[in-house]
Order: sequence, then structure tokens, then C-alpha cells
Amino acid sequence: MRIAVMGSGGLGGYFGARLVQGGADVHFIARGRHLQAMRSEGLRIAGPDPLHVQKVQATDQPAEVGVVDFVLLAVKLWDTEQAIAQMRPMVGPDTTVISFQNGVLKDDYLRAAFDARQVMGGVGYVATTIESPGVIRQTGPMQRLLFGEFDGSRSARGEALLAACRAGGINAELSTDILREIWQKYVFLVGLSGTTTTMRQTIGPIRTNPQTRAFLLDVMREVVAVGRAHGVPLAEDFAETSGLQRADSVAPDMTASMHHDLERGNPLEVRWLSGGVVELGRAKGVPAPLNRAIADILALYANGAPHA
Ligand SMILES: NC(=O)C1=CN([C@@H]2O[C@H](COP(=O)(O)OP(=O)(O)OC[C@H]3O[C@@H](n4cnc5c(N)ncnc54)[C@H](OP(=O)(O)O)[C@@H]3O)[C@@H](O)[C@H]2O)C=CC1
Ligand SMILES: CC(C)(CO)C(=O)C(=O)O
Repeated sequence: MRIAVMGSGGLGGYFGARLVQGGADVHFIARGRHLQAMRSEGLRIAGPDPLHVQKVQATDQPAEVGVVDFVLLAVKLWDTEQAIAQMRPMVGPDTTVISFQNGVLKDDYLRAAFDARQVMGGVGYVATTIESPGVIRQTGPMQRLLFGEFDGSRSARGEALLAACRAGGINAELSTDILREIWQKYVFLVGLSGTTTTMRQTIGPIRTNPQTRAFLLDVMREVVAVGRAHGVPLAEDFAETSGLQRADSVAPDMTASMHHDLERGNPLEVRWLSGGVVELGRAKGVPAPLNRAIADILALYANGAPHA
């Protein structure tokens, strides 16, 4: 199976390396010093389950790779448009494209660019970052990929990718309800990213203080209301039950990748996280004032640290 990883950072580099470990023919699309390091030193995964892929097929020229069976899209959301344009030479009529990016708007972008039948849904759970060129650092043992057909079927292509993932030790599942899975993560992540980033705090103190806990819950409730208005099968009390339960079950020092991005002066994915809730809510007449506040508070940082 030929797989291209479009964007080989925290998420793509981590799961791509595990796929190589399982024997898949993986081509990493990367750029800059990270690409150079991958070519000269290989790709290292540091953390609880370390791995060194010594010989890496890596390039910044997707045309050199040619048509593949799967393209796994894993660039930050602000790079999506450019990545979709660049990955075209790897997408033939039988290629399947899956975005493991965060948020819920990503698959609309893919469906606008390719035949909708080529698009499968995906969700990635892991806490990783590029520690230095060629090195991905994983924090904590969590690693999980969910993917599936939007019509709920268990397709042959889904089974094939599942086998490749499991061969590489990835905790993978072929979902028959991928839209719901994508939204379930979205509810939690919008709550986690919106609170930790605006409050500049990890989840521990936020979920303990009654006032910030109530804010976290109300942020997630807005996502549920917007999802339900769009026909996503989320239980009405999903935020109270599963969302808050998930926030309570993670380590107290956990935070969102968007909070890390703020601290590093990077651009933020807020336009697609809380901003996405506002946009989708507006389309259905569902107000999302707390998510709007989060997007507004972070607006000055959305394109990276503001210059004086
Ligand atoms: N990392 C994680 O723990 C998780 C991330 N996600 C989601 O996954 C997505 C990716 O995040 P993450 O992996 O952390 O991001 P990273 O910034 O670590 O990795 C993205 C990589 O893609 C590269 N890239 C971007 N555009 C191109 C291009 N056109 N050609 C070649 N390389 C390109 C970037 O290069 P450069 O650095 O030069 O921009 C970077 O190396 C996001 O939507 C994120 O929210 C979801 C779950 C967990
Ligand atoms: C919550 C987490 C770490 C789960 O993968 C995530 O996706 C993020 O912070 O962006």
C-alpha cells in the first residue's frame, strides 16, 4: 500500500513513522530544515514508545511521489489550501484522501477539491510536536486514529488502512459513525482549546474552579447545539456527560495544541475551532456567544504573535 503523508510534523510524522514500522510504503511530504533532517538523519519519535526510522522517503515535491493509494492530510489548518493544491499530483481517480486535522470544516475543503467519494473521515488523538528538525516528541502514551466512510459502511479500503495501521502498532479503529466521532472530538477540543488558550492555563485549574468549569461546559454546550442544528447525531446532554467527563479524565497538566501555539507565537487554529462554531452556528441561526468571545479575544494572535 502506497501512502503519502501530506505534512510530516507532530501528527503526520508520528503516525507515518508507525505505518513505516508496520511495513507500509510511506512517502513523507515535508519542507525546510525538518525535511533536510529527515533525509540525512531519518525520522525519530521520542517519548514513551520511541522509534527511529532510519531511511525515510521524504520530499517537498509531491509530483516525484506520483499517485498513491492514500493521502493522509496533516498540515495545520492555515496551510490546508496550499497543501491541497500541492498534493494533486498524488491523487488519482482511485486515491483516498483522509484529513486527520482538527475541526469539522476540513472535509468540506477536501470535498470541494476532489470527488466526494474519494474522501473518508478521520480523527487523530495524540500529543506530539516537532521538538527539533527530524525529531517528533510525544507527551503521554495516548495515540489513536479513527477513520471511516461517511455513509457508515465498512469498506475494503478502510479495512486495508486499518490493517496497515495495526501492523505498525497504531491504536486504530474503522468507524461506522465517523461524522459523530469527528464532532465528539470537536466538542471536547473546542472546550479545551478555547479555555486553556484564553486563560493561559492547563485544564487542571480550569476544571476545578466552579466559574471556569461552568464556562468550559457552556463553551462545549454551544458546539453541541450547533452540531445538532446541522443534523449531527450528538445527544443533547453530550457536553454535560461525555465532554465534561473527558475533561475530568485527562491529566491536570494537559493543555491544547492551540495553547502551545500561542505560547510559541505561532498562528492559531482558532478560526476553525471556536471560529468554526460561530460560522456554522450563524448558518443555522444558532448563537454561539462564548465561542465568539474566544475567537475575538484571540484574534490579535490568530496570525502569530502580533508585532508592536
Ligand atoms: N500534533 C498533535 O498532537 C495533534 C495534531 N492534530 C491536528 O493535526 C494537524 C497537524 O498538526 P501538527 O502535526 O501538530 O502540526 P505540525 O506543525 O507539527 O506539522 C505540520 C507539518 O506540515 C508541514 N507543512 C505544512 N504545509 C506544508 C506543505 N505545503 N508542504 C510540506 N510540508 C508542509 C509544516 O511545515 P512548517 O513547520 O514549515 O510549517 C509542519 O512540518 C492540525 O490540524 C492539528 O490540530 C490533531 C491531533 C493531535
Ligand atoms: C487534545 C489533543 C491533544 C488530542 O489529540 C488535540 O488534538 C489538540 O490539542 O490539538
